[in-house]
Amino acid sequence: MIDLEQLARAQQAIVEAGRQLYAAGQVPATGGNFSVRLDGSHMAVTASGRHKGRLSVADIMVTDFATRPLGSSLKPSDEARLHGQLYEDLSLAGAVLHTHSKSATLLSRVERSDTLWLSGYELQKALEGVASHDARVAVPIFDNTQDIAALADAVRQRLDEQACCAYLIRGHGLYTWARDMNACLRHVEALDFLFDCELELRRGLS
Ligand SMILES: CSC[C@@H](O)[C@@H](O)C(=O)COP(=O)(O)O
Ligand SMILES: [Zn+2]
Repeated sequence: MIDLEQLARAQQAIVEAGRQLYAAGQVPATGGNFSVRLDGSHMAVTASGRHKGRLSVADIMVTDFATRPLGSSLKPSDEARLHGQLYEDLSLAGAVLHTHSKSATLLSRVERSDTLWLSGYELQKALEGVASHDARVAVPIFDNTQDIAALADAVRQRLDEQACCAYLIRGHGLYTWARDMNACLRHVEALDFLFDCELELRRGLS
């Protein structure tokens, strides 16, 4: 049984996150999708095609981690399975945000390898599990695809090998997760700042 008060809190947190992220230029057009874990097999997730800066609670539905809707006729986000996979594999993940910022889109194309490494930045300590500017923070990069089930499998395999709190999809955007929505919003803000720094550094070096 879904706890309805918990669901209402999750819906409100997602609506508010959408407003903030849209105002910050993170989810232009209808890009992006958001979710909050409800229990060991369900999540509150954005319905597909919604403008993320103008969400209402009615745009946030419940599905299981395999993306089957619970009590809703809405269509879940096209990328809902990427959220479900993270909740299945990472018991500490309480919220997942997917954004489409210009920096994430550009940097994931400029970096041709399968990993963006971040190091030497004080702000990387805003990421859960990172305690020093000296740490080497891995952000895996996956090639973009419309085959979301295959992408979820590839993410699962990679996370098995490499601890991280975010990944990029090339030419597409960022996925990040954290224990709750506030920490996840902090991840988006910090990562985007770090992506900007990397882009400027690389511009200076070329
Ligand atoms: C505006 S196209 C972007 C979509 O293809 C997708 O990448 C996206 O982030 C939003 O899809 P959605 O189904 O609304 O969750
Ligand atoms: Zn997307």
